[in-house]
Amino acid sequence: MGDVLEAVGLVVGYGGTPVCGEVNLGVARGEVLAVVGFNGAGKSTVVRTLAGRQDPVAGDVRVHGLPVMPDAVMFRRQVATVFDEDVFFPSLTVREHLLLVARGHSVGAPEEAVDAELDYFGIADRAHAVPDALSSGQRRRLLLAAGFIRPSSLLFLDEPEQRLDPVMRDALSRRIRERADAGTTVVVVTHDPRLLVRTATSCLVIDETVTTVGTERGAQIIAGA
Ligand SMILES: Nc1ncnc2c1ncn2[C@@H]1O[C@H](COP(=O)(O)OP(=O)(O)OP(=O)(O)O)[C@@H](O)[C@H]1O
Repeated sequence: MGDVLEAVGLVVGYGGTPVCGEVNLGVARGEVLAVVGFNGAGKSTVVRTLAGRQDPVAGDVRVHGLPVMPDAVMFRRQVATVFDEDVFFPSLTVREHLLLVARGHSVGAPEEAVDAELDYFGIADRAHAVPDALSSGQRRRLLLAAGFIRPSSLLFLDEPEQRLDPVMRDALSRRIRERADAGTTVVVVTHDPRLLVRTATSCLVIDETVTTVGTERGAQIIAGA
């Protein structure tokens, strides 16, 4: 069976100017690829391009063997993203947001799925609050819950540990592993060595030359070693 996500000769950047070296990768079903590098190295640009949020400068990205088609129903059903963006409906509560995502993605027993997700991300006591009334960490938990409540075969997470306390980071690591063990392919940008070691199966280092390393080495790179 082919890779879920493939990039060949991929160059990413802005205005035709690359931000990092050429990316070549293949990520199979159930693998977790961590993406690491220093601030400004190009990690977010790489994952945004892999997820079809921006066009490549050059090269090719394939998801399930097909070109990236971000507007296509099939692509949106398969590919979930949790990026660094607070996108909410200001008048919908936490619970209503999650119900909307669950129903939009035809999740069976959506009410129960929402209850489980609220519990998992520790926001059950804020279920009836609107986004404006949440703390920044709670807003982050809501975005993550929305990313995890829906099915996906490919999940992109950009620094999901941001604004989370250590207990929640550990819960998130377990959640990522659970999804991967169930067959979802995960690409996770992270600055957290613990999250990387607990979740990843391999690691992409973004720099002038992009390399693939093992997870222990990836954690050392994050730690500056
Ligand atoms: N919209 C944009 N237009 C032009 N340049 C951009 C844009 N967004 C990011 N950049 C630049 O592209 C480079 C890579 O940015 P990117 O956000 O991908 O880095 P990163 O590795 O994710 O960084 P961090 O660890 O700080 O999140 C940086 O030099 C950044 O200033």
